[in-house]
Amino acid sequence: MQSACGGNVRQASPVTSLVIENVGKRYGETVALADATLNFRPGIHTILGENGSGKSTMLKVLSGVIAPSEGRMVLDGRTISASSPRDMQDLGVSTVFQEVLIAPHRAVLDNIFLGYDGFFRRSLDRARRRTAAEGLLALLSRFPIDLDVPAGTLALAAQQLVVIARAFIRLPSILLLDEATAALDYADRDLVFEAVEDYAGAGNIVIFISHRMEEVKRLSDRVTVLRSGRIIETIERDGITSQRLLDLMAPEAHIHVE
Ligand SMILES: Nc1ncnc2c1ncn2[C@@H]1O[C@H](COP(=O)(O)OP(=O)(O)OP(=O)(O)O)[C@@H](O)[C@H]1O
Repeated sequence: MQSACGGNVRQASPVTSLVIENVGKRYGETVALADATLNFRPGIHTILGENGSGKSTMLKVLSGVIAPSEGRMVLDGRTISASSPRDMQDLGVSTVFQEVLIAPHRAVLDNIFLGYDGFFRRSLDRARRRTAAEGLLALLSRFPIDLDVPAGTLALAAQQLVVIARAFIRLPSILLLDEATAALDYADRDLVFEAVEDYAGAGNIVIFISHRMEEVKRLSDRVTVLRSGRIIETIERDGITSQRLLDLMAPEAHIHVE
C-alpha cells in the first residue's frame, strides 16, 4: 500500500498495541457497552455480535466520535487523552463508517484528501495527490474512477471505494472498518479485502466489523464476540468456526451449521 501511494504520503508512527480498559458507554438507561477490556495488536481483529450488541459503539469510542462513560484507552503504553475524531486521526487512527460519507459536490480527488491538510499540517501538491489517489484506486477498484467528477455523481459502490481510499491515503496505524464494504459486490469486496490483508500483514492494526460469516472467517486473525454490550469471548484464528461464533453470539438460538 505504501508503494501504491508512490512514497508521497507519510505514515503516522507505527502503533503496536491499542488497549481498551473497562470501557463503557451508557445512553440514559441503555448500556450500549459495558466493562470492555481488549488488547488490539497488529493484524485483523473482528468485532462480531447481533444487532444492538455494541459493535458500532465500540468503534465510535475508538474513533473518537463518542466519549466513553467510563474506562480508558492506552496506545503503546500511554493513556490517550484524545476527545475528538481529529485527535484520534492525529494518533494514526482512520475510520470507514457504515454510512458512505462523501462531499457530493466536490471532486473525487478532493474527497479522497478531505481533511488531509489539517491532518498532516502541510499540503501535498495536486500532481502528487493525483498520483497517490490513482495508485490507491487502482488497487481497490476493478474499474477506473474519474478523479475530477463530483463524487455525488458516482454509483454508490464507487462512492464507498472513495471513502475507503480516503481512510487508506493517510496510511493509518489503526484502520477501523464498520461494515465498510456493504455497498460493494463480491468482486469489489475481494480487492478491498486483499488491500486490507496486505495492510494488516505490514504490521498495522485493523479493527473490522461485518455480519458476513464468510468474510469474518476469511479475514480475522482474532474475533471478539459481543452480546448485549458485553465481551463474551475472543477467539484466535485457529479456533474460528461458524458454529463456534454462532453459539457465542446467540446461544439460546441453537443454530446448527451443516
Ligand atoms: N445514540 C444512541 N442513543 C441511544 N441508544 C443508542 C445510541 N446508539 C446506540 N444505542 C443503543 O446501544 C446499543 C448498542 O448499539 P450499537 O449500535 O453499538 O450496536 P451494534 O452491535 O453496532 O448494532 P447494529 O449491528 O444494528 O449496528 C443498542 O441497544 C442501541 O439501541
